[in-house]
Amino acid sequence: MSEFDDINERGLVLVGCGRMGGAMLKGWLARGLQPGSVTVIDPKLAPEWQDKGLRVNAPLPDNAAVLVLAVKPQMMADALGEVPSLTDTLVVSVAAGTTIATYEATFPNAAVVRVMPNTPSAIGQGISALIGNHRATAADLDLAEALMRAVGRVVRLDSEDQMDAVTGLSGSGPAYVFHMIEAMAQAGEAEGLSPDLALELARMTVAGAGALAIDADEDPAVLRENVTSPGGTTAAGLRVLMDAQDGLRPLMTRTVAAAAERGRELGRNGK
Ligand SMILES: NC(=O)C1=CN([C@@H]2O[C@H](COP(=O)(O)OP(=O)(O)OC[C@H]3O[C@@H](n4cnc5c(N)ncnc54)[C@H](O)[C@@H]3O)[C@@H](O)[C@H]2O)C=CC1
Ligand SMILES: O=C(O)[C@@H]1CCC=N1
Repeated sequence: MSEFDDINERGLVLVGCGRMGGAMLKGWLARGLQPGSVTVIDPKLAPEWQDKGLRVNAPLPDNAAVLVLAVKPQMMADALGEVPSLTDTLVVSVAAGTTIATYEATFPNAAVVRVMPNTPSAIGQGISALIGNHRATAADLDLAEALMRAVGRVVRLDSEDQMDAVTGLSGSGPAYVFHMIEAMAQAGEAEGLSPDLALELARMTVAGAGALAIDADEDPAVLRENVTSPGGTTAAGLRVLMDAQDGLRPLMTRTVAAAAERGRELGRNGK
């Protein structure tokens, strides 16, 4: 008995198997989804997926349990045009911006769940937020949640309006953190460290701090204070980083706002 029994019997269709679709598929197969029950539609499927026993660019099953849409928002109209009408198939989309109403226009009777995952899903460390349409039952939401739990944690939203903020924070967020690693490494180089040493120190500092933030009982603010000796080095650094005008907080506010606004724009016009 597996959480994917119904899917193994009726099938899952994955439209778009790039970075996000591929990361999810990896997690599902590791959690017991049978490759033969998965139909992957992707005109440019990476070679790594060709010999895994998946149904690649094959005719779609009549009554698949789930249709997962993981193409770029700009390609969504084309992709939706290629999917025949569905009977009793849960539609799950991970696309940024594209609204539930867009999927309802194509599949008027379908239960739809919109999800925002992130790329740490590739190593089972993602976080996904999800929300369903009015046709999505508790069982539909549970199924979507089980799929996303295969690649990390899951939170449920109260309203679709929250999705663009989620996208700007946790969907895009890994890129901010990777840039922070780059910036910290460059700053170490500016202080005379070799590029390799600076990158190793920056990468492990971010990874370790992230792991501690998850593991510890204390808030991040307390963990920060634990590093900060009065009159010490961290206090000197944080005076710059936490400057009310020029510090990270106003910069991050503008960063997340810009990403969320782009999500809203994609939702309005799909481009
Ligand atoms: N990459 C990320 O960090 C995240 C991406 N997303 C969402 O996931 C979706 C996919 O993004 P990525 O995986 O990064 O893009 P990607 O470019 O890596 O993958 C998209 C895949 O779709 C395929 N494709 C294009 N047109 C198609 C069509 N008509 N039918 C079937 N397949 C088609 C492409 O060949 C490609 O393999 C986007 O909507 C994005 O907003 C969501 C959260 C995080
Ligand atoms: O950049 C993007 O539009 C996608 C959505 C969230 C992360 N990547």
